[in-house]
Amino acid sequence: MSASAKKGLIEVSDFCLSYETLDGAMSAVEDADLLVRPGEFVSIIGPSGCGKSTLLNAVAGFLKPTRGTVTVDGEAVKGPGADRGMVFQQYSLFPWKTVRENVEFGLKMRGVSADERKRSARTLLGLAGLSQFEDQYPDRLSGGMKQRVGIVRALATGPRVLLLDEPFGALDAQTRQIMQQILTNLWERLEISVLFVTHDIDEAIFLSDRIYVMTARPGSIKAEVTVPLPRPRDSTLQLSPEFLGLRAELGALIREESLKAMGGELNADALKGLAINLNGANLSDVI
Ligand SMILES: Nc1ncnc2c1ncn2[C@@H]1O[C@H](COP(=O)(O)OP(=O)(O)OP(=O)(O)O)[C@@H](O)[C@H]1O
Repeated sequence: MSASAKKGLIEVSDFCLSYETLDGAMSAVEDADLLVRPGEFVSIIGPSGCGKSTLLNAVAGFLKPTRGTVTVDGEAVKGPGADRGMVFQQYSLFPWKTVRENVEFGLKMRGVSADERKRSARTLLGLAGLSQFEDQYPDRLSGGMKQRVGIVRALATGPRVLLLDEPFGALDAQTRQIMQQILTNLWERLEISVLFVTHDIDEAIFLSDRIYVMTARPGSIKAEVTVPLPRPRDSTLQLSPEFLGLRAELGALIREESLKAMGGELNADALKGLAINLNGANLSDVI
């Protein structure tokens, strides 16, 4: 397939979103601009509470911007739609449905015939290594398997864009790495765009073509970092000087914002104070 056949141009411009709280309007994201080109894999990282999920939920159509615009392939996002698949950290599978029924659900809602649903679900489950589990119920599956079902379910309706909010946050490191490979493989084959929210710098580098770093709340875009690492990527990449250089660069950007997010309680000087000289006394003697 040619590059022009790739789908899913996401454009977020001049984006502001405030939540109404008991203390009045609270600005979560301010003046954020973001672009995901068709077929691109882009991550958003930033300190806790900076508005990553808010931005992603607005692209998904669950939240409306207070100001600014969100478009997918030039069309304004007015609500959730089958052109955008969403994966949450919580697996949110229907426990009373089998794996295949979970995957088929969105297609059933859209009136797709039983045969066609089964064929699509089986193809996607195969790509995620879940063929043998299609008749199992979610409570019989490990966390990694549940999340694979979650991803496959989000892909079943043929979205142009896949949105993922900390999808591997609850998984152990080994499972996480395998999930990253599976996601990359699905993304490459389906040629859709991905917008991925994570706390994990290594995960963002491993997966992405580009990474947006957000400032502390109210979040805006602090930096945009291109990941020029060749694909296919495997775990040995994490030892390369290029990977380590990007990790250091992103780590410094996030650390600066995380300190700000702590509301001035901690800054670089205060952290030095943690190693304060007690003139040989024990800490317990002076407090
Ligand atoms: N429904 C809501 N009402 C009021 N405030 C909210 C609401 N949802 C989120 N917030 C606040 O908006 C800010 C941004 O939240 P958001 O969840 O988008 O951040 P985040 O970067 O995804 O956080 P985390 O990394 O901790 O998941 C936070 O301060 C959060 O407490």
